Amino acid sequence: MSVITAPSLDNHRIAGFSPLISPALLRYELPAGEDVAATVTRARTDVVDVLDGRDDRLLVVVGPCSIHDVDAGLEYARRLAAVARTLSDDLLVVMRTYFEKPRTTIGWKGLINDPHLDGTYDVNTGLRLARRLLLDVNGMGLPVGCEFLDPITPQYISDVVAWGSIGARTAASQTHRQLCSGLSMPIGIKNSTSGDTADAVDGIHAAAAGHAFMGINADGLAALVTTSGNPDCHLILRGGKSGPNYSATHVESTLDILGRAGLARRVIVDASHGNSGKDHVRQAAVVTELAERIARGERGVTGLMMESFLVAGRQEIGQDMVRGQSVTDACMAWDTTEALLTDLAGAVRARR
Ligand SMILES: O=C[C@H](O)[C@H](O)COP(=O)(O)O
Ligand SMILES: C=C(OP(=O)(O)O)C(=O)O
Repeated sequence: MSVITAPSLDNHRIAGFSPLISPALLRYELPAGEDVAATVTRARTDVVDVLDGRDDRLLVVVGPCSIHDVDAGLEYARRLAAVARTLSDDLLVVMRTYFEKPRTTIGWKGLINDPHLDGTYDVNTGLRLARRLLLDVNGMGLPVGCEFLDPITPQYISDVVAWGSIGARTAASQTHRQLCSGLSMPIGIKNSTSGDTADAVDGIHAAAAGHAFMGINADGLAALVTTSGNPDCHLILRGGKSGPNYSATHVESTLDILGRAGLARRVIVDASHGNSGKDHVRQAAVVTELAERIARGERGVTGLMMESFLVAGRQEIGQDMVRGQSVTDACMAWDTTEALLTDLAGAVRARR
């Protein structure tokens, strides 16, 4: 007599499950010391003070489009930390330290997902490299900013992140808005890739409320997460398919939209992406234009984002890669960045 067994109904398209280190274990291996905690705590407060105008400096989130080489990232951080210290009376500098890349279709998804850049997806190594780098950069007294993409990632690194972002491709996502509502730092939400700001405005609204959703706890176990809401979200104008949106008119109308929605009038401008057509040379021109406006008294823009690495441009992942050049969007070179930071600091002084 043959035994009839029920056919397997799930996992038909799953190629494998592999163990992941727990957030608690990673934090135990790589704890945040007192110096790191002081940098993070201070920067989170300072960012909100700048956004709300209690601090008249300019927030500048600057760094590589993505980190793919820890050593080059650290060299960049050392250079930036020195300039950030020198200009700290005028600029609040946060290093863009992005480990998760949202792709339009497919492509390398960042250091956490694929740290060896070869499709081996050694996520445990990616998590360790990312957290180690965040500790090292904070240890230089330089706070860091990350985009949060995978809803599990924050448990591993968010304690050492001073500023966060939700990207243009996820601004409308309920999962990401819920995530924001529980994050401990101010979060910039980008306008959609179309250029429309409505999803970001709704996102800021949704993230300010408390939510209950499924997630993981520090031990990596499934948990019902209940949050109290994040009042420190703000809008990032990044341009889009409809063109750039960093003009004084765009900024003013966005502030009005936020005000009419009963939300804080806080806007920062991303000089890259849709505002530069992903052209790093154009990006420098956008920053220069914004610096001129700030020097003439523009107060609507409280912060700027810039994509910059050691070497200008971008390259494909492969053999003989150029050290310190982006493998995602084109970045401005270090020298250009340093000169622009100096100009922005001068603009802030002129505005005073
Ligand atoms: O900032 C990075 C990119 O603009 C974003 O990840 C989308 O990149 P892609 O269009 O090359 O996939
Ligand atoms: C992916 C990014 O930007 P956006 O979401 O604006 O495309 C980014 O800042 O790295």
